[in-house]
Amino acid sequence: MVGTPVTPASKMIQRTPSTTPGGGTRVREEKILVTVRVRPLSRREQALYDLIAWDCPDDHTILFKNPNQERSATSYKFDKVFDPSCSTLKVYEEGAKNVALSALTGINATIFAYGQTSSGKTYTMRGITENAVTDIFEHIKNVSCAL
Ligand SMILES: Nc1ncnc2c1ncn2[C@@H]1O[C@H](COP(=O)(O)OP(=O)(O)OP(=O)(O)O)[C@@H](O)[C@H]1O
Repeated sequence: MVGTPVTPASKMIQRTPSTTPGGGTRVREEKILVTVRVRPLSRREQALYDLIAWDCPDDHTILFKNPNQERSATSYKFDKVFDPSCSTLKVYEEGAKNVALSALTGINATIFAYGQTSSGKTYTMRGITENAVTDIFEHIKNVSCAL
């Protein structure tokens, strides 16, 4: 019998004002997790002496490196931040795997990438899809072997 798809269990998150503009600091149910991946500079960008504009001081914060020293740096909080050294496997394991594999228990979930052109959406989503497919087929193999 096919189970009725449900949405993922909600999570209690304490949001800061910078994460949710106008949202205040009250605790509320969140079913959307937002992660940020900062990609490394491309060869072309390095050749042009471009600089990465963002620092990732911890796993949840990005900090705009303001070239204009008159203003203080601006930081934003997210559910998870992946710095330019993070592998796609780490992004998958820590940022997408649980959501992707929730399909195996009949839970409906969506993973999508949003960002400006060349920010790495295709690169990241391709890696996430490849890893998710590998895990799903591994699960199918294990389940069918156990039958
Ligand atoms: N984390 C990363 N490490 C190394 N290279 C990356 C990374 N992310 C993206 N790139 C490279 O940066 C370039 C742009 O990435 P990608 O095509 O994924 O961007 P996009 O956001 O899908 O762009 P568009 O919106 O124009 O389709 C590609 O050459 C890709 O290989």
